[in-house]
Amino acid sequence: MSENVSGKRYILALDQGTTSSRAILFDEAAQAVGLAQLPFEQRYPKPGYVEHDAMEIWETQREAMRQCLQSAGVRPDQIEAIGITNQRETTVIWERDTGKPIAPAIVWQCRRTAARCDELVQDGWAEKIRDKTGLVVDAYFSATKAEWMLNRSPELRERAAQGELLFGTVDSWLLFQLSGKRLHVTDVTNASRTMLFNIHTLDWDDELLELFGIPRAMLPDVRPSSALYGETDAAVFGARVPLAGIAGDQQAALFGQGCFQPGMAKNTYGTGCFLLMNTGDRPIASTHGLLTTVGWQIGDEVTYALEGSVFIAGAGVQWLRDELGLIQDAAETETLAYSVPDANGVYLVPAFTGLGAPYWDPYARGTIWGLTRGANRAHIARASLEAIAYQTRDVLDAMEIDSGMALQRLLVDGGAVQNKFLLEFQAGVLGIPVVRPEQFESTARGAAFLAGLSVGFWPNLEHLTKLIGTAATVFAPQMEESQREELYQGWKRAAHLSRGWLQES
Ligand SMILES: Nc1ncnc2c1ncn2[C@@H]1O[C@H](COP(=O)(O)OP(=O)(O)O)[C@@H](O)[C@H]1O
Ligand SMILES: O=P(O)(O)OC[C@H](O)CO
Repeated sequence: MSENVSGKRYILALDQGTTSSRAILFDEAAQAVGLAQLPFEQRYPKPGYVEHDAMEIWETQREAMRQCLQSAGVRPDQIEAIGITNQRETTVIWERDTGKPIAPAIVWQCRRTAARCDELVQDGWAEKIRDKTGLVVDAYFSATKAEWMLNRSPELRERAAQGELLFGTVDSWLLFQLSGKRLHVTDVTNASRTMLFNIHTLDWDDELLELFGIPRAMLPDVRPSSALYGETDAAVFGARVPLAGIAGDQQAALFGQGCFQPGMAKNTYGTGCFLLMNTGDRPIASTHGLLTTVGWQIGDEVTYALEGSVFIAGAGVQWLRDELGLIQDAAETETLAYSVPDANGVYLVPAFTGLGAPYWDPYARGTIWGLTRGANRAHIARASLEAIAYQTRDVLDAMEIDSGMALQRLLVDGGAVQNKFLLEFQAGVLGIPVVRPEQFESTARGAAFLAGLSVGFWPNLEHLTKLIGTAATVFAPQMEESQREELYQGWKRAAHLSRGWLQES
């Protein structure tokens, strides 16, 4: 460890993702100068269920902060502010007094409330929910997850009404712990993923709270994404440091990529894949299966976004590694994909937790189509990467129609963009260049920017744009139009055939 005695100042970003908790330290030039990452357990107690231990989320996040500072030789009191960004929708309910979760966190991918969502649609709620929240009725969002947790006993609902139990997405959960159990706050971007929040009035929606039986007393205060929420508890962090930025990870990536102008978009390839376009101060309602969501709020200014959410992207690669044992590590998919000229007619539809945008089918399940005697593991590995690119094409097509804007290039980031094959194939399937900035820690950088703006560490968006710079690798499309369409039509057929699997008798 090198002892940093210079007194230099930094912003610390906490990036609490679906599969790991990360802490990244940024200097004034917005360079990442320290990083620590700890994975944590994914639990699948039943088919379609996905859970995390909220305590493990907090402990890994705390340890990641400690390791990050230690390896960079930076003291807690050198941190100017902390920004939090997080896996969204994942729902935690905990006791105010003890800070202990009452149950495992229900993860955004979990399908346990799919039947409840069907009921809501049958009861005619879909349009009203879309108008108020910008969301499609789906088990993805927090509302039915929190309802499910409270439904376990009437006593829980009573305690929630008394304010003894608190609801939060992962940002709130971390903020509560970091502040020594003092702050119960979220930001507009995370609130906009709950299906309880009105994205026009920017407040919890009483009609929806009643529908889901969620007492207002258990909900966090909703604040802008860049604001002084409070301070860390010195006993927890080692110093009292301003907690000054919060955004859901996909919105943070949009901000961290510098997509400050309407029409700018990015796609993040992590566990899932999330394409977001800045639509300015106007929420645009989708007619093609996209979501309308809050991009960020700074002061009184709200920026909205259109979003295409794909549930399984890099997680498909993890599945090849962890469940099938087909590869040793994620990077091997690149070598395997290049080792064959094409996927040999194989399509892998990774609908492990149903299909998100633009299909919204909780009953679809994973399938592999087109297997022949000649199909080998390289074809399957390649098909799993190609599926990521096809799903992105699905949402990009929808976005161009909904927004009326044609993308000239796609900015990308996230763990899986290390895969060169994926990005080359992506450019081919979209027919536009794919641009990977030199620093693709956009999610953490977005959270750092929001925190840094709030405490004056960085002055304004123009300054941030300069810090982001233009250094990038550009992947130009190198596929004939006819091949692109032929391959994509095959994907459409495969995705279609995977739908409704659980509903067929
Ligand atoms: N070289 C690679 N090729 C393909 N996928 C990769 C590669 N490296 C990492 N991934 C995938 O990226 C994901 C991790 O990215 P990350 O952005 O950290 O995810 P999250 O924030 O969802 O936890 C994993 O699902 C992993 O399988
Ligand atoms: O943790 P990630 O990067 O997989 O992102 C998850 C999303 O926020 C879910 O909506």
